[in-house]
Amino acid sequence: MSENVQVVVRVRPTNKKTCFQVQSQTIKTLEPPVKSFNFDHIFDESSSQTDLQAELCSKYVLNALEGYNACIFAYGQTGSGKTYTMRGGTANPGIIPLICEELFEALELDNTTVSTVTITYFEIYNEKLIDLLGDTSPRVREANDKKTFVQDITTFRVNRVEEVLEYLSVGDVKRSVATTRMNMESSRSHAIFTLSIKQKEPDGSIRESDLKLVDLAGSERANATLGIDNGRRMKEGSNINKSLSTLGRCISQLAKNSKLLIPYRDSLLTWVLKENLGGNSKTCMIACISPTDLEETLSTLRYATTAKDIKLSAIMNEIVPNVNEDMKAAIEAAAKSRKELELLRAEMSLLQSEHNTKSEQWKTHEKLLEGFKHVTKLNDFLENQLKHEISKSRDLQRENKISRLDKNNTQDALLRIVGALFVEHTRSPKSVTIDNLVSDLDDFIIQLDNDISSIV
Ligand SMILES: Nc1ncnc2c1ncn2[C@@H]1O[C@H](COP(=O)(O)OP(=O)(O)OP(=O)(O)O)[C@@H](O)[C@H]1O
Repeated sequence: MSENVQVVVRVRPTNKKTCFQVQSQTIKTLEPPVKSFNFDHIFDESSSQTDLQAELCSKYVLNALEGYNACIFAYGQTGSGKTYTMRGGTANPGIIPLICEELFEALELDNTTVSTVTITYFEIYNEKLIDLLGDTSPRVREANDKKTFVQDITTFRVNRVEEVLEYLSVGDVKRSVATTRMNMESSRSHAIFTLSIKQKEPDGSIRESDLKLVDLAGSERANATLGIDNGRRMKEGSNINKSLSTLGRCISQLAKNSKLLIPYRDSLLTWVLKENLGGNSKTCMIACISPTDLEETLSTLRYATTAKDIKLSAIMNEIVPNVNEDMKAAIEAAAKSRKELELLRAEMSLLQSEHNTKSEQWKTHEKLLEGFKHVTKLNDFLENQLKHEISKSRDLQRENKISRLDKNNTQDALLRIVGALFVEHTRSPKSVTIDNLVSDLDDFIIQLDNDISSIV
């Protein structure tokens, strides 16, 4: 089912004059001409990291645990609070550490699933991919199914939140930051932290998901970023702006559901985030704003408004081994059982007219016994197939349907039929109620037909 990108706004606190006013899910300019924007959620100036945790972290952890790829990215002008929102500090951790904390808490509570969590952390700096946790030279590749992935990147398996925090600190030290006019510690790169979660259920099914947490470099006017080493800042700024404008073009074409080729390849950032922007992912954009700057903020709010129209089609990445094959075998076996019963019924009808002599009565017994053994064997096979299927099926509804087609159903009915025949014969050989038996078998065949059609 398709679902739109979730777009939320976070307002950075300020002690300067603000140009915007927040009312519930609406933010508008204070001065005329009044411009107003609506979003899924607005975290106003007084919002804490815990507010973001409550609204976003649990939801995206749950998505990932259910097997959906997910992505949260922070967008906004330089100094608007993206790094604060995504990373935070030791005393006020942001979305990345809070999500890791929630993820490991959830995994610890689940003692039936075997889970593996791995992480990667890289940055895109001047259109180059840099491994923040190692010295590899990662590259973005396109798989046969057209999805992109990062190859040759250092990956660590993690078991506890503390381990993740250590790796994050190592990566943060390596990340490209600089002092600009707008921000003492301005991120000069897009940083992408990925949690890959693999969960194996006792029934053999496997769920896999990637949760990407992205702190984008700031959108900015060239002169806003100047400070020390202006030549270098200009080059960084132009690369940042190039990738953010490509992101903008992708967002606007995706939002229009354009039939044109989406220009993912025009920047490394959009190429890496291809699936999260327009494919198999549940994605959230956090538009960070510094409400003192009217024009920059309006530009961010317009950008974010466009993103609201993007439709994504996340699918649960789950592999349930061979269920269909086993199901097919079980249904085939049930159909075979049914055929045998029909033959048996036909033979009984034939004998019905000849049951006067003693030897023919015994022939009836023998035929029935032979048929019973045969059908029992088939039903044993059927039962095994179904048990196998049930043990692998996590779908209770289907389990209920299958359980109706079990051995008791078939064997008990047959035992009843054959037992009744013996009793009748022993008591009075002449009063064999073959008519009743044939009608019992008819009912039984109808029951089997219904059972088969209920699970197909
Ligand atoms: N919600 C907030 N509460 C308190 N302080 C904040 C908040 N948001 C941002 N800050 C502070 O504002 C400053 C700039 O924030 P931050 O570095 O997160 O901006 P940024 O958008 O990542 O900038 P850049 O794009 O230049 O990297 C930092 O000192 C940060 O601690």
